[in-house]
Amino acid sequence: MIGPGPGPGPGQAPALEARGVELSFGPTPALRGADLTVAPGEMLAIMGPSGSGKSTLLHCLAGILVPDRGEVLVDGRRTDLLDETERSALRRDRFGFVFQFGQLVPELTAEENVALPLLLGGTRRAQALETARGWFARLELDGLERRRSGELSGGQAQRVALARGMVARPAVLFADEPTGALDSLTGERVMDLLTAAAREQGTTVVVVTHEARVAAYADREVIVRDGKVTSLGPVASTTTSPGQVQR
Ligand SMILES: Nc1ncnc2c1ncn2[C@@H]1O[C@H](COP(=O)(O)OP(=O)(O)OP(=O)(O)O)[C@@H](O)[C@H]1O
Repeated sequence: MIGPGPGPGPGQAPALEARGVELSFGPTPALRGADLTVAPGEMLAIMGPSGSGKSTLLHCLAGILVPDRGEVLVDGRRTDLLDETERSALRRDRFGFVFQFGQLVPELTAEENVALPLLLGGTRRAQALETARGWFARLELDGLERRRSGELSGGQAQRVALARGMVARPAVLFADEPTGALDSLTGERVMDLLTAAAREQGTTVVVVTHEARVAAYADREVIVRDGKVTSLGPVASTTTSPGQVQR
């Protein structure tokens, strides 16, 4: 039996925890007793075969789905017991998200897309846009502030999505196949920037990926198989920083 994770430091609750999480979609079991612990500030990669339950596990950890059985804890507090309004507030106030296809709002400009989480959190528009603009230079998006998503390349759109995921300084960033729609070089650049932003802000990161080169950025990887966290992969690299990993 392999332990669920590195465990938190003394007196510190894990950032995220799943305990015996089970969830079925109708007759299809997606999670069959998943256990996982993510330490504060850790970057964890979730890998595993297609259909094994990776996205479902991420959605349970993020309070998007509620397990049929088992517990989900954020900072040591049960979130599976919250009602939808409370879970929605938790997602808005504590979490950021990046998905495979960016999912920018096409009617909004890039800067408005980035500002969205701040506006939803009650920040005034002028302030939200100013903070959003601050992300453009650091994600190599200078000059693209007023573009709409249809006028951005895939890599640019994904960096805008990353800025949107990080702009409200979330405690946890959830990324589901964040580079899945990108060519490998563009994907690596997105991962370089994601990793740098998360480390700088002390953000815990959970990234679902089927790409070893993406998992190599993580501090630790776990494998989901048949709805369980069945094994812990080796730490991607113990001697090199993510930017130095040979790929
Ligand atoms: N909304 C849904 N309705 C019905 N079945 C679903 C739904 N979402 C997931 N499933 C099923 O649950 C199981 C786990 O799906 P999940 O998306 O979590 O896997 P995954 O490991 O993320 O797969 P992939 O790598 O292909 O994205 C699969 O059998 C899938 O078909």
